Amino acid sequence: MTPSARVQAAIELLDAIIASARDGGPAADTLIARYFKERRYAGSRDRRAVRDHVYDAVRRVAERPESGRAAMVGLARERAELAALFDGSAHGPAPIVDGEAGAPAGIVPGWIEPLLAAPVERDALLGRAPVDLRVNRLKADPDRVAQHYPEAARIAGLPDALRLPEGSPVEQSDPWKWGQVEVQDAGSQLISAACNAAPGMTVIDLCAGAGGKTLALASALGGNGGGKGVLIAADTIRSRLARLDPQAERAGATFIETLLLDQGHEAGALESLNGRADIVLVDAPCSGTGTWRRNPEARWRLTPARLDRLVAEQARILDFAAPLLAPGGALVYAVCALTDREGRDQVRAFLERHDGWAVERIEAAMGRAHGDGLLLTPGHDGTDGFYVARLRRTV
Ligand SMILES: C[S@@+](CC[C@H](N)C(=O)[O-])C[C@H]1O[C@@H](n2cnc3c(N)ncnc32)[C@H](O)[C@@H]1O
Repeated sequence: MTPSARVQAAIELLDAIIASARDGGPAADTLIARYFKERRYAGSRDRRAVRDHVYDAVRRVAERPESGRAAMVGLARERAELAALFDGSAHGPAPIVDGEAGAPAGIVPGWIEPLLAAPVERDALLGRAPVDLRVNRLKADPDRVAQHYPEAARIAGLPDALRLPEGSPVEQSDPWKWGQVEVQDAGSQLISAACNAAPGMTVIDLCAGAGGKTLALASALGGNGGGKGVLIAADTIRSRLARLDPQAERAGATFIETLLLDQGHEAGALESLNGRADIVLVDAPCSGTGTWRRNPEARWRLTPARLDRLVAEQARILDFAAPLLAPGGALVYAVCALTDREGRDQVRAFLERHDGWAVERIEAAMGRAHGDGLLLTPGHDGTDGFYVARLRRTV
């Protein structure tokens, strides 16, 4: 492909990404993979160049742009070498005309800006993410594993975490192949650690997804030859839970039980567990505003109506989670979101709806106290953004 044809390909892909964001369709990565599957003539350098154009354009624009061309023209207005490729050549984009509007640059969509928690450093929301690893204590010891990654840094307060530079090819390393490490953002690791799971406990990961945090909980229950316990991973999406099985196998965490819930009928399916859990983790569905550095296109998907639906669903999940706890048990609520409605205010509203709960401070070397919980941000902590709170059932 010529350099101009790569720009045109990026424009076409951006059109597809914009439509998909508007209609709730597949993610940008999926669309890019499909695009190249149908265009075998594109070599690996073409694919890399097109992908870079696409993500540079996506990262640059906060609000969903009108068109792929507007997104690329906006980028070209800041890069003369890119503008020169709008040359009207056979497979390239038409020349930029005088006065042609490019999409404006921005980080946070205007409507979300006032909803973000005040301490959040807006400028850092799209920074580059390092590669964080979590050592799986079911199979390995962190000090030993660290020897395989001489470039790794330890992370204060997270003894199982190793931090590698952005783009490190972890999946080619032996510890990864042997199931001794998982790739997991340090913020996610902190949330599992905040559960304080210990051998012998009954733990329910109520919004387990593909089990990123379930595996960390398994490591805490069964690591160091521990006595394990009961660990239930529940979710409403079958395909996500199905992805957990092979990962659990690889990690040696075969004692995890999975439970598929029917949306709207969760309480019935969970009834036999009422009053039995030492820990329930609610890693709730959320706006993902804390993960924009990995999913910059998520900014184009969120709408006020979708945020309202998420906030209502989070409250509903908390309400059917609460009866699962044994007296003295802990409900850990987390979102990878930085809006107060999903974090601080959601927890406060739960405490106002339910008697018999006490807030427990989360002892952590990162994050900042915010309301009844802890706020983690890319700017302050170098992690994805999270809000997490720990509530103890007192009666
Ligand atoms: C933030 S994701 C979980 C990520 C996962 N815990 C991890 O660490 O990889 C939220 C999950 O909640 C699930 N979910 C949504 N509504 C739910 C409900 N009513 N009950 C249980 N899970 C639900 C979604 O399917 C999604 O997998």
